[in-house]
Amino acid sequence: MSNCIAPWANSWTPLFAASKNSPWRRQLEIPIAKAWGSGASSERKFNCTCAAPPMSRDDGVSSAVDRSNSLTSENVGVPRVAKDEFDFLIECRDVHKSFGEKQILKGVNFKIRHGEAVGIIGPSGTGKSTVLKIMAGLLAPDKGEVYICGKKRRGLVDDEEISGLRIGLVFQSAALFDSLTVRENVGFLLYENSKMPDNQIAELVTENLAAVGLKGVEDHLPSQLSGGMKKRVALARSIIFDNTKEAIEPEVLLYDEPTAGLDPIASTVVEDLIRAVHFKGDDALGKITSYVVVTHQHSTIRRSVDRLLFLYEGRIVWEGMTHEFATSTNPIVRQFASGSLDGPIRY
Ligand SMILES: Nc1ncnc2c1ncn2[C@@H]1O[C@H](COP(=O)(O)OP(=O)(O)OP(=O)(O)O)[C@@H](O)[C@H]1O
Repeated sequence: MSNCIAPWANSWTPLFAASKNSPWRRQLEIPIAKAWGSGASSERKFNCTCAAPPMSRDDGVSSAVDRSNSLTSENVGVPRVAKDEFDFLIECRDVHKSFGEKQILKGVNFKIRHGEAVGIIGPSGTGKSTVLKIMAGLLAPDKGEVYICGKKRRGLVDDEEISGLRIGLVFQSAALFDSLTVRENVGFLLYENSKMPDNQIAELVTENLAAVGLKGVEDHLPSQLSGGMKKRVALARSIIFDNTKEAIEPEVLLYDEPTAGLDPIASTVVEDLIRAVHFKGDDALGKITSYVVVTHQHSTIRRSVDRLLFLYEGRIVWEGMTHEFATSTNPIVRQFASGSLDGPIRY
């Protein structure tokens, strides 16, 4: 099972979820991703609790694509707020990935810091979803490293590979388990891994569904929901956590095109929910420390993220704050923002 996506994680978070002998897992016939070469210990806990404001990077790109891949935060004059490596929850360093002969990622570098709301944008097929899967530990890079709270990840994510940072992935399709009710889908992790009694989990599920604007759907099957409702159920599933635990680990949520296929108003609902579950104080709906959104939608870029990474031809060719995107002088960004057929991006 090494070096492949865990099919069972073709859903949201259960990346660290169901125990190996779980009847749920057997029932669902979900194979488990095996970590390879993992020296990681389940005892490992990292201190990831420092906070940092969003990082801004000026549009200092003179050529369309910086082939030397010099756009890393260390060398573009970004004010260095981070005090040490633990300021960064996730870091991709020189990540390469190919599928067969096709080289998709050719040296991707970026860091996600505590408290950040980051968007990954770029033309179709450039590898944005692949980057998310690598961050989540569902795919291993061919070359390069992924650091979680300053510690190098070895292999793929496995039940034993609990690092002290929870990483959830919300797939574009919502990817609910068809044969489970909404309640079972949303409470999946807690039914599997927590010591909470079922009635308490059911209450928590109802609370989390209400938080995303859904009421009375607990006994529905996913097939009885609209596309927008499914996305909201997936969101509820991604924000639910065991509130009986004394310490809540920080969580990074990765959203793959969360608003694709939604009408403009449904998109706004989801975009605002993504913001609302970001932990910014006691009034937050959820406890999401940082999040990363892959999107093509301008409204999602505007409403949901503060900082953008532009992926093109296998590398991050531009980084900046969301408000800098529209006024960027980078030819790639300008073409992408305007949707023009003229420019360095060729289809
Ligand atoms: N498991 C896989 N096996 C083979 N090829 C793959 C696999 N996953 C992705 N690819 C290929 O890698 C490339 C990048 O795919 P990816 O889904 O990461 O792009 P993307 O930027 O998210 O695209 P889009 O914006 O269209 O969703 C595509 O050409 C895709 O066909």
